[in-house]
Amino acid sequence: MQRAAASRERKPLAQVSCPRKVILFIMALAGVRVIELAGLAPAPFCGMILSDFGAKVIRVDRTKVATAVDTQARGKRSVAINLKSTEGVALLRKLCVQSDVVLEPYRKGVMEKLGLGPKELLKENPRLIYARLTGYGQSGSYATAAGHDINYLAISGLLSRLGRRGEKPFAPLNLLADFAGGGLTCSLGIVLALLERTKSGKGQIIDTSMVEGAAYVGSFVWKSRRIGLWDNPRGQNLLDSGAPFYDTYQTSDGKYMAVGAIEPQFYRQLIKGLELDAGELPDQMSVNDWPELQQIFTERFASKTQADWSKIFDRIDACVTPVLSFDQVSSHQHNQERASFIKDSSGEESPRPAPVLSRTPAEPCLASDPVIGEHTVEVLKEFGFTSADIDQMLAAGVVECSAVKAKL
Ligand SMILES: C[C@H](CCC[C@@H](C)[C@H]1CC[C@H]2[C@@H]3[C@H](O)C[C@@H]4C[C@H](O)CC[C@]4(C)[C@H]3C[C@H](O)[C@]12C)C(=O)SCCNC(=O)CCNC(=O)[C@H](O)C(C)(C)COP(=O)(O)OP(=O)(O)OC[C@H]1O[C@@H](n2cnc3c(N)ncnc32)[C@H](O)[C@@H]1OP(=O)(O)O
Repeated sequence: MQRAAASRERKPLAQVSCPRKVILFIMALAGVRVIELAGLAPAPFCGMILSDFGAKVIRVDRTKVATAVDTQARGKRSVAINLKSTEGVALLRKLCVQSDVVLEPYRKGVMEKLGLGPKELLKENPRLIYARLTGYGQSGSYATAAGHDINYLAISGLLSRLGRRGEKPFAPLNLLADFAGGGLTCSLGIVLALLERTKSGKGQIIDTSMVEGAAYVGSFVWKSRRIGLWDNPRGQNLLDSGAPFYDTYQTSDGKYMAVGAIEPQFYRQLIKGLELDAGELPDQMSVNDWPELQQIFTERFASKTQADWSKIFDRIDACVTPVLSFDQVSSHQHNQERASFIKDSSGEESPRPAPVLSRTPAEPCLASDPVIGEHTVEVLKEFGFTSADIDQMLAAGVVECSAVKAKL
């Protein structure tokens, strides 16, 4: 694969002028070296978060693979190592000795089988943070079972609560287990372990289970059962599309508006914006009348376009917003004002890293994603290997390097 080599150099220091001096800010995770073993979706997201906030993330890919499946590769470098060779395993161990974090997304037992388990690696580098990201965690009878987001969400209990009235459970893309409960939760674990290491000087093992991560993200659902928030069947409660004032409505141009007018003061504004007469409507909290109210709102919203409703509700504090498509998002005034979306060098648009840190904000890399093995030589040199060592490993097929042709 040929493409132009783009600089992966980010401005590691953000400069901010103040009246007396120029202050240099270092990104929060600058200086942290991460070895990420290539995975499907959750671990790549975790690696991208660390990279966005300044860590040097090296993705370890397999050899003899043409295309990376990692769509979350922003800012990473790729080294291709054959871990089915003794030399490849020895090489990875050497990389881990000089790193702060290793992130592995394989089925339980895979790393141990390779001789790369936490026992071995922490012995060689006691400061290493060994992050494991799996569906079911490192123990329990499902620990070695294959699975995907929908399975983890199902076992967390959350999936049973997701879906509309009378319909089967519905998984909202693969966001909750893979990304919220998986990649994001694992990145939190890594940052916590890095923070703790500043005091103890010691690394530790992080066991991220996407089932538990998703369940934890769902703590509100669990712990608000005691106030009766989820007493009705799926899709018939306040926040699961049961209530007419917490739902989406189609507009006359086939787009949608999102309504979140829960509190009475916002609900009053919703009724005002819809030009309805509150006196002629059932009470907001009369659950039995919710289907009737939903019908009334449906008819009202269908009478104007999304742009018309947006104009009305942008001026009213009613918690009503347009449901923006990906095409509309970055040109929305609010998102534009905050520069919430970025474009990389190939023109691909994506969300900018969140949250925004006031002194040490993320500086996401805008170069295009690495091809497999693009940085093998560069990284191995950085870790102290000589050109002769590298040539020998290349010749033996222990590592591969894909040269990226510079644009002529
Ligand atoms: C719903 C999501 C998943 C969404 C993913 C999609 C984004 C992608 C899914 C399919 C992709 C498309 C497809 O591949 C076809 C095209 C390919 C093309 O190249 C690109 C375009 C494609 C259209 C492509 C596009 C996209 O990428 C897709 C649409 C999820 O839920 S993700 C969460 C999954 N679960 C976990 O991560 C939990 C923990 N992991 C696991 O449970 C298992 O790893 C898993 C995921 C079940 C896979 O099990 P598997 O048996 O395959 O592997 P493991 O048991 O873990 O063992 C790994 C073996 O690999 C060896 N190994 C590792 N590194 C190396 C190396 N460097 N060298 C040599 N060998 C290596 C390791 O030793 C293991 O070997 P053994 O089996 O012998 O022990």
